[in-house]
Amino acid sequence: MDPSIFLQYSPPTGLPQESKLATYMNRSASTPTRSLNQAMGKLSLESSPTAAKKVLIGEFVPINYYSPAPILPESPQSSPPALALQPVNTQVHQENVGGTTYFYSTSSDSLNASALNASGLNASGLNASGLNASGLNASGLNASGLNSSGLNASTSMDCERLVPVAGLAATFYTPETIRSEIYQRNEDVFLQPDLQLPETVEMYAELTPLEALGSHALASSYRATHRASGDQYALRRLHACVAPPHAHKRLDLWRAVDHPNVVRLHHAFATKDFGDHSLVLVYDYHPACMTLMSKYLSGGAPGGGSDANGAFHDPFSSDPDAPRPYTHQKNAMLRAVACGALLPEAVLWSTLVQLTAGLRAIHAAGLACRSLDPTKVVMNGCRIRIAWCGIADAIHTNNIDVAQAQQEDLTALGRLALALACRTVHCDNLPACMDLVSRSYSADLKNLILYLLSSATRRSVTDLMPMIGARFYTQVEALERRADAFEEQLAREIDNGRLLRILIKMGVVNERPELNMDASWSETGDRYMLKLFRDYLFHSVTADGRPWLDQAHLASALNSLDGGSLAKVELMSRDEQSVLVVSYSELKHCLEAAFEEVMQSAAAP
Ligand SMILES: Nc1ncnc2c1ncn2[C@@H]1O[C@H](COP(=O)(O)OP(=O)(O)OP(=O)(O)O)[C@@H](O)[C@H]1O
Repeated sequence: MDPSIFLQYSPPTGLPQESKLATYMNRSASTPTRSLNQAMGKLSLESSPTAAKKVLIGEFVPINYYSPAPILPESPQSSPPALALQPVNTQVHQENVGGTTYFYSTSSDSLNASALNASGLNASGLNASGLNASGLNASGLNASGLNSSGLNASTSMDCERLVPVAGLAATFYTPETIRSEIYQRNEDVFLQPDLQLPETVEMYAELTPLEALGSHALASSYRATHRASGDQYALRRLHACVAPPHAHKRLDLWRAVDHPNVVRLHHAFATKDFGDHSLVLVYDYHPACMTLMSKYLSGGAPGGGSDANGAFHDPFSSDPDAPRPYTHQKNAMLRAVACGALLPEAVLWSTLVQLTAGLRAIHAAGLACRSLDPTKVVMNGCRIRIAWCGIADAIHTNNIDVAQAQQEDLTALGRLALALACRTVHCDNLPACMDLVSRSYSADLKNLILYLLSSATRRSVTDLMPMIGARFYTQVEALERRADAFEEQLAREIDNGRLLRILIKMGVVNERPELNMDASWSETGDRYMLKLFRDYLFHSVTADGRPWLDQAHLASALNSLDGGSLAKVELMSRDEQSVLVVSYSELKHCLEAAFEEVMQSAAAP
């Protein structure tokens, strides 16, 4: 909007004193008009209901990762009749309709804006480049007029096109499933360093034990913070351990293994900081990890009740407090089938695909895992990783036969698969376990486990690929869906910081009790427009006086303000005696100028 229209405009006669419009009309600052493209480029909005399609991702198999809020029909309250477009004048003028005074400001910019509207950019100033038009419409900001009842003014002006749509507010927020997954990881922040531990160990501080049950004599695990970078790492301390002379060569090989299904080793060092000769291996830290043991097998056998993690109590557990077996292992497994305790086959395949991928990388590097068991495989979210790799190479002096160790890895993988399939670590009764597998799962899974457990033939991890077959694609598809859902959320959230900044500016300026000893500062001049805009945003009411709330409307208006859109908005004074029609571009200028004033005042000595 051309600012000159306000400069040439003299305060109208008959302007209600209490409206304080005069102070705004008298302001001397000019309103810089940003190029539309520049403004549009900065805009964004939550995705549309059409974009809020069903996203199918999940922990292992495609599931409904989140359900978008149902799109409800527009409520009569939030669906105003479309307002007719008015011909655009090139002069400011004042009009009194039914006791309400309207102030029109029109200019060539207005014409441009109308032209843009006509060419597909809607009047909210949010176009496909930043927010996409469908997003706006979807968010309830479509081509209808401003809700006159919502603003308690009967008007037929072409202001902005905001139609709140009930039920869409939920699409503005991160789905609960994603939120809780992220929160769960962030909860690790609350782990407290153990004050009994050394304050620093080499370059690491804030040592926090990772084991729930406390460490034992042989090894301990900690989360630690690197003192220089602030990054977190998982430390595995091997008590009273001195690395053999050539261990570092094999550890260097381990350091080179960089795979999404293997927890990466960074380096190892010897230290006396714990009061003994300890060897510490430093790994990537992955928040909110659980071992496969604690997730699926803790307590071990199926047939018992599930704990909070979904694990089942083992009636054969050596723990004297564990529920006792009612008959024998086979019956326990059969009962597990009956009560639905077995894991879905898709979960087993997902785990196997990830573990074979990690194992393949390890074997390809000329290494062997040598510790593949449920307590050394960790998972967070849908990701499975082989943890604490290289420890066997760090402590064993003897030259190991890598090929033989790799064969043992495959056998260990077979045992792990069998344990997960039967939901017990006690799989000594192989015929009974395989019987359960063949009756509960596909022949492919049974054959894979048999292949892994058959030590008669020389096996290779690469031979597993044909056995996994098309299930590999299922895993890839699930991961891609998950990635899509996260990307979609990221796109939605990426501009939240921008909206927060503009809200902060409004909060600093609106209702400020005084500035530089001026008690009326926030009520006069440019600030008065901002006050009316704040009312328009947050305090609009319906015709019968109820609050009119529409978050799509709020987001759109804030985006328009931030982008300095040329679209217009009508602001009504609190006494309802006057209405001012003003562009977001002008409001933005008001906000910037007022905030700058506060900043300068704050910086003054
Ligand atoms: N890289 C990692 N990042 C984050 N947490 C991890 C990592 N590796 C393991 N953990 C977690 O640390 C905890 C302790 O692991 P650890 O292997 O010490 O368990 P444990 O059952 O006590 O085994 P052990 O008896 O061999 O010490 C587990 O909950 C595991 O999920």
